[in-house]
Amino acid sequence: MVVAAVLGAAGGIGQPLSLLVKQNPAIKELRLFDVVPVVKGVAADVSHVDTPAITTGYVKDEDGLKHALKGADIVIIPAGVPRKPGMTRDDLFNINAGIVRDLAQGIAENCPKAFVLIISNPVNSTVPIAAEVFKAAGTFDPKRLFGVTTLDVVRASTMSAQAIGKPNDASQYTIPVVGGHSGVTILPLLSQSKPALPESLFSDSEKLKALVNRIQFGGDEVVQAKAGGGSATLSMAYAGYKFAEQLIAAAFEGKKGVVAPSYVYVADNKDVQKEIGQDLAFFSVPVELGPNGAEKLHPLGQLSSYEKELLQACLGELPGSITKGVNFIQQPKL
Ligand SMILES: NC(=O)C1=CN([C@@H]2O[C@H](COP(=O)(O)OP(=O)(O)OC[C@H]3O[C@@H](n4cnc5c(N)ncnc54)[C@H](O)[C@@H]3O)[C@@H](O)[C@H]2O)C=CC1
Ligand SMILES: O=C([O-])CC(=O)C(=O)O
Repeated sequence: MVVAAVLGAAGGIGQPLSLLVKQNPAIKELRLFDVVPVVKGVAADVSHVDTPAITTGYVKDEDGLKHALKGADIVIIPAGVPRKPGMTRDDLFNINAGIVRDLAQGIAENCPKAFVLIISNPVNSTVPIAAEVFKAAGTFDPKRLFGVTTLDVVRASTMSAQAIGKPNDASQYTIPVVGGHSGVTILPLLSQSKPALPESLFSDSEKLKALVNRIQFGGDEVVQAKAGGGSATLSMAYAGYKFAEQLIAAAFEGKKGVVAPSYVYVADNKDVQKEIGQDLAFFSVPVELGPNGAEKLHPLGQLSSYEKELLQACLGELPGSITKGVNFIQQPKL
């Protein structure tokens, strides 16, 4: 039986995500935290769902973060501001970096062994921020910290199925997406789709490029359609829960062979460094999940020549985003 906490639970992602987590029968307690008082109402609402998890809400004052986190096994973080049209994810850094730092501090103090799933953008920087907070507190366990990139994986399946004229078959295509979670750092490995995507897609370079671009900038599609009303929330709740469910099954229910891409600490993994050709601290790779979290990082495998080009573009941006996050903790501006 598992204790789960959602931080930012009153938000566009937080509410549907909390509902989905409540449906998981392995969860014994579900604690919802936010800075806005309506989170208590969200918790009261979700608590009526007839599943085992006892659901409670906490606000920032009243020591809410401490009570929400004490002894939690899994903490999911969709706290922070979303984009508006014209913004990049990095434009959210100034606000969200401090939010993630403070929540990570709370985790270090109250549930240092929890699995931590970070959704707050820019993921490429917020995950390094959390890692630095945990390092400073002496609680960092690289196997337990995950940047949630599952929405990219979900989009890769949906958009590829549409591109090949089989829109109803999205869930049948499993496509690894590696790298980071922003624009060109998102690297969908379409050549590794299972089952394979048709050869006609790969021989039509314009169509292939358009599909990759759509997956990389899928977030913008939603930001533009919501026209100032935020970014992806419902598909993100679906994706965030999909990853959490996989982790819960592998970590707490003994399920074997669960592999899912996630943005994780790769600094001490020579195989990954060799494959990407750089000493990067974080990269999304297919991760084998188990009782300790990220038990094993799987190789990227064979990339097509086009995917190798995409990898270089990813590497042009990702290291700077990682350094920006690390510096935010190590060299804070006065
Ligand atoms: N990783 C991914 O694939 C995706 C990430 N996101 C990111 O998720 C984040 C949340 O997005 P939305 O739910 O749409 O935003 P939202 O504004 O609807 O909700 C955010 C919630 O966080 C709360 N919050 C703010 N500061 C907090 C703090 N210090 N502690 C706890 N809660 C706090 C707010 O009160 C609000 O309820 C954004 O940064 C967005 O960019 C969004 C979609 C996909
Ligand atoms: O685009 C955004 O800002 C939200 C996000 O990360 C996504 O939808 O992938």
